[in-house]
Amino acid sequence: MGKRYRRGWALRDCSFRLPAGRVCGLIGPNGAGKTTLMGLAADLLKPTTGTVRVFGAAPGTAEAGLRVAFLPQEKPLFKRFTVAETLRLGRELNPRWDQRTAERIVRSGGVPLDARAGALSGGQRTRVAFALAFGRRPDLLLLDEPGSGLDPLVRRELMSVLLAEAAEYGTTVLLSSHLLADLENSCDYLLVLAAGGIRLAGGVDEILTTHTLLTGALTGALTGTPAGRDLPPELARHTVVESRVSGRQLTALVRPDGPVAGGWRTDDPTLEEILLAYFRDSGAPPLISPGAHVGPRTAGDGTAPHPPERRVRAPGRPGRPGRPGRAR
Ligand SMILES: Nc1ncnc2c1ncn2[C@@H]1O[C@H](COP(=O)(O)OP(=O)(O)OP(=O)(O)O)[C@@H](O)[C@H]1O
Repeated sequence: MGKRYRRGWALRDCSFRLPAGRVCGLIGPNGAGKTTLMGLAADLLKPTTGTVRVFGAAPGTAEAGLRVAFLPQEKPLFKRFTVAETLRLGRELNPRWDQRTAERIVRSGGVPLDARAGALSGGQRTRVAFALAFGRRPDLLLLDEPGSGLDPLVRRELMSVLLAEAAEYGTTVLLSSHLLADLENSCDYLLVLAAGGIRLAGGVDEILTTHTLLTGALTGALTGTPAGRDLPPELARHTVVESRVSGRQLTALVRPDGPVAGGWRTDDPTLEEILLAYFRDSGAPPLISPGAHVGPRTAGDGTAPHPPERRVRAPGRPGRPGRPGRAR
């Protein structure tokens, strides 16, 4: 799928699948195409090439319209409406409306129901916009930088609301943010967009276990790689995502293809180290995990509408099952 604006391509050859039931973080540099991607899924934009499907339906169809809610960056609300009137409008426009959930989200932040939307603070407006989005009881919730402009406490609280609601209803969430810590604490799936293409797509645990950080002294001759970097020959069989030489010391983030020969020290990279490496678009081949590949669905690939095993992580408790702690 691709999207071209007048000045050029925003997304190109962008093929991936987001498995249902995941809370997915969408990251990428400014202008990478994150908002465009969400606009396509929300039917605000049409792809220039290829197709977009939401639970198998085209975004413009009535079915997809009922199942998708989009919370844009600017959190548009009618300024003259009170909070109660805003929720009433939500109820009248949406057959799946859940008044209890919407009111719970508003009340938990102490937002007065009789206050006009135009008189709310940025955080309160975001909370009402969250309530409107969740009140629709969507199966897919698209959130474009939901935490921007919020203080850390409100941001954390709203992320907890988001995770609790998503876990309770099995909502699939696609959430863009520039705050890697927020994503690390709340998402169990990640998409990295850079230069209009997918660089990384997969489950957080899978992404962590696929990468290793190597450090060591350079002793022998170096070999040129297709990406133009000079590396020790024993690393040639592995996928080197990014490497840095400082004096005679090499540090490389790799996707090892089997055991790494030589006296390299191996450490577990942090999620942030991995994401930033893909973010910088180092020229390494993208990593699209099998569950994110576009193709026919297969039993057990995690793409069923409500997978039996929910993997939403509790806020503030990132885990790394199956791997020992970092060595340094
Ligand atoms: N309405 C538009 N008309 C023309 N070009 C656009 C339009 N919207 C976005 N673009 C261009 O498409 C590219 C992707 O923009 P997009 O807003 O999707 O990126 P983003 O990843 O959301 O960026 P940011 O992190 O800054 O919000 C950019 O080069 C941008 O200039």
